Amino acid sequence: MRTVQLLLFASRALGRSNPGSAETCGLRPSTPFDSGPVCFPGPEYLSGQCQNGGDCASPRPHAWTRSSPCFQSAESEDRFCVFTDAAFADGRGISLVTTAQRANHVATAPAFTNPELTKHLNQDLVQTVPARHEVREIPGKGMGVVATAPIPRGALILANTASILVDYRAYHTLPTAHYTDLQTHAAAHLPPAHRAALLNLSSHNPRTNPPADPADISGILATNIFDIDFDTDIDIDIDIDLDLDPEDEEKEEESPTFAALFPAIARLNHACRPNADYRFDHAALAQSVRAARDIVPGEEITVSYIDAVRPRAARVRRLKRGWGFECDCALCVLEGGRQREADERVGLIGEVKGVLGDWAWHGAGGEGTGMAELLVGLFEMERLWTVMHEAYALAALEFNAVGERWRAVKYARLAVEWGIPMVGDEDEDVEDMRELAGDPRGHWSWMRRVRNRDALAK
Ligand SMILES: C[S@@+](CC[C@H](N)C(=O)[O-])C[C@H]1O[C@@H](n2cnc3c(N)ncnc32)[C@H](O)[C@@H]1O
Repeated sequence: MRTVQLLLFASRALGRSNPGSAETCGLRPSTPFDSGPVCFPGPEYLSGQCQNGGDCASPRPHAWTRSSPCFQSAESEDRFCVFTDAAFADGRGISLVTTAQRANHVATAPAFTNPELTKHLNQDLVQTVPARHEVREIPGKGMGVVATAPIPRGALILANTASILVDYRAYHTLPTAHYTDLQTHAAAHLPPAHRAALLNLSSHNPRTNPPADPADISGILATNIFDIDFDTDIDIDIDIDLDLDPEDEEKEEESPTFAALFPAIARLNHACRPNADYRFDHAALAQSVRAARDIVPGEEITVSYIDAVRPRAARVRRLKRGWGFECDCALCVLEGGRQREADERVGLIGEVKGVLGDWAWHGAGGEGTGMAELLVGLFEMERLWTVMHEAYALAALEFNAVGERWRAVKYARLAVEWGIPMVGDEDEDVEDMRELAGDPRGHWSWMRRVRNRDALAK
């Protein structure tokens, strides 16, 4: 269900030897924060001779306001530049590090054509509605976000349009110096207040303020960037090594296309059992954060940086490696027997999900429904509020699969109620649960296990 996840850029493999060739599409700025020439859509683009081997006429070039030096990877035809639209989202601005073709494709998103979509969305720089939270120093964590008023489950807490979008192919195919140069220009081209907010974010690297060293921009991005599985229909053939922890299987499956920075959301600290979750809206190019349960004033608002349904040792290792801190959230500091219990529950969750997800299984003798109720109980015990809808959905399917209609409807309704704030009204699993709740007998899962049993008996 998840489409986005915080991802570590800091794990970038060092010492690669893929020399790139610097190309400028005009005069090169003399300092990192100097203005670059306006060169996109450039003459080659307008004349239809794109460098990317793509179709120059479609999508139509967007009127990007700025550009920068471009770099071509020795490994591919791709030429990466910075594309900035300073007018985006009511003058907040956005910068992309990508190819001309992909930049122009991204610019077909409704966020560029319908200003209503992003109006008042970003409340960090221009505040038009009273906030129910504030950014504060949190002992041992740097800055963080704390509730200043009650926030009910499902309420929108924060939203940001993307400030910087970085193409994974640039990250994986350009030499570090060129990639860093592009990142620096991407930040430098944003309007001043936006740029200042971004440069004020935390970084793994020790830095001066304002940062003068381009490496600091990389540090800021490495610490704060989210991974976006961008919904794009242009052909993306990326064969990348994400340099992952062997336990990060979900990453290998997702092959994200862009990494994105959302400065206000980047202030949220991690907890393994967070009280909020984030999701990306492709139309608005915006990330939003909603309360996963009721939050009381004074409580820190947290999200999980990782898939937290795994044992403590794996979580601790991943957080240390990715974000450089020792996890001391409530779950990570459980003592002795309780820690062991929590790890065992996490193991059991994986096991039960595996069995229930197998639609060839017959689940005779109430075994499937028993496991489904166990799963809901385990999610509650583990306080997995951000993903409760997943447990409810599996339970709904299981009860429907043995013809227990009313219990199926109950869990489907719960899945919809908990799913909407976390994954959105239009999410396909939410939609599936809505269909099940409305017409259990007409749903694909109806009597599915019973049919398996009948088939076995023949
Ligand atoms: C995305 S930033 C979060 C906001 C950051 N604390 C700030 O001051 O802007 C990620 C960084 O915050 C810190 N951090 C986040 N969650 C933490 C936690 N649970 N415990 C300690 N440090 C944490 C780490 O330094 C991490 O690299």
